Amino acid sequence: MYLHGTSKINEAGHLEIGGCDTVQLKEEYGTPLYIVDETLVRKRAREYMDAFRASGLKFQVAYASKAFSVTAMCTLAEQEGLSLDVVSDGELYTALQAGFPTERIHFHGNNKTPNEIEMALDARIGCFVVDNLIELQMLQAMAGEKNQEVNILLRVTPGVEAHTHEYISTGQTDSKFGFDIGNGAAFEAIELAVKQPNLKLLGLHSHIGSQIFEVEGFQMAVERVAAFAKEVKSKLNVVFPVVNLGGGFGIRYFEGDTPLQVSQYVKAITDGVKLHFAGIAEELPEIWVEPGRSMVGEAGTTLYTVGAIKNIPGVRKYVSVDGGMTDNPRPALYDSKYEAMLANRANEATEETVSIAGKACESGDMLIWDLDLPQVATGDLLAVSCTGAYNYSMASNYNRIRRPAVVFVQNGESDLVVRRESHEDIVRNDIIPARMSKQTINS
Ligand SMILES: Cc1ncc(COP(=O)(O)O)c(C=O)c1O
Ligand SMILES: N[C@@H](CCCC[NH3+])C(=O)O
Repeated sequence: MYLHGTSKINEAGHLEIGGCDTVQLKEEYGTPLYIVDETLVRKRAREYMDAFRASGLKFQVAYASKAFSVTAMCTLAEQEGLSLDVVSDGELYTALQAGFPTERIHFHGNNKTPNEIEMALDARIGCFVVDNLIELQMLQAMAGEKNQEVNILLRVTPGVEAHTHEYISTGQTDSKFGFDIGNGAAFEAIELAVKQPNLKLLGLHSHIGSQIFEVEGFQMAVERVAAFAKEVKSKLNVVFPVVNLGGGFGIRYFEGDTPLQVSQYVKAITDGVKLHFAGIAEELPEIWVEPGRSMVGEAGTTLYTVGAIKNIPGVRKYVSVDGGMTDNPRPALYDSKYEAMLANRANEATEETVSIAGKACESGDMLIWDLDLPQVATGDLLAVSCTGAYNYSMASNYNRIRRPAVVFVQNGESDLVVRRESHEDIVRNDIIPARMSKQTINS
């Protein structure tokens, strides 16, 4: 398993993260356990901030909290000077609970409900990324009623789509997100948006995909968005002070994944903006980006305890752990590949090939197929790396399995940032209707 950030193997032969021995973390917090290498998250945040500072342009780095939204993470983001991208009332509530500066919150989503818009208006968030005309009208009406002026970006589809390793140019009419530039929808939306008395159109937003390993897609997107901004300037005399290029910067989950340095992605974007936006307005636009996965993904490790082991001679050995698709649905959903090691015997040579199964009642609940490990025994600790993004945030209670705890580790200290769910949590919202308690089988 590749050792990210502060992960290392200590003298006891145990995996250590943030100076904390994972065997001790298990003793203290139990398993499954999400462990977040706080030092690595802060390092990534600083890499983004430093790379943008080096460009000399104005910018905001909005952490896409969908990747991992908990109050401690919002606080960390604030401390590092990041802005925050939220896509639901739940993510917004989390940010508000953390006391995140509301003017640095950007609200996304293709179907914001009236309640969500109300909540965000009342919180005076910094910007709405408007996705469609229904939202535009609703936002104007609600902002008008409250007599507020609201900043908006319009989400456009620039006709560039990243399929992880390659880019395709598409009309992109077939997307649930945003206004298509190619078919004229984006232009019409701008014409309408600039007429809204309570909405202030700051600019355009584009997001081309996720887990991207090259700069070409971002360069193409900047070029197309700039060409469109130029058209808007010449036809409507509207200029945009902001351009948002979304997230999607890749990370290393598995050997063969070849992400670039944060600074390389940022340089491609800032250079692209300098090149293509030059002369459209007096000043170059402020650049916003929305990294999620790359901020937290590599910093996360999930610790499991090995339970049942089933060997099918000549077929395979299933090693079951005390979590699975409920804490990491990505292998089941996307066929995602992960690396893992025995955290309590991290120095030992590999001896067998096993497949790691989760505990949910679902044949598809497999975390890793064909993993080389030392001879595994019940009670061993399995660490799966790179689980910081879209794991906790996509976890479920399927089979009424309780969601794990999350700890932040750094400099030999561990802090619980999310408690393990309790049995009470599992039934907290359940209600037995009063009429049922009166009924007997015979009545
Ligand atoms: C609009 C938008 N911004 C940002 C992100 C974050 O993407 P990533 O986690 O790949 O950086 C996403 C998710 O793909 C997104 O849809
Ligand atoms: N949830 C996805 C990424 C979705 C990105 C959000 N637009 C993943 O785990 O990779």
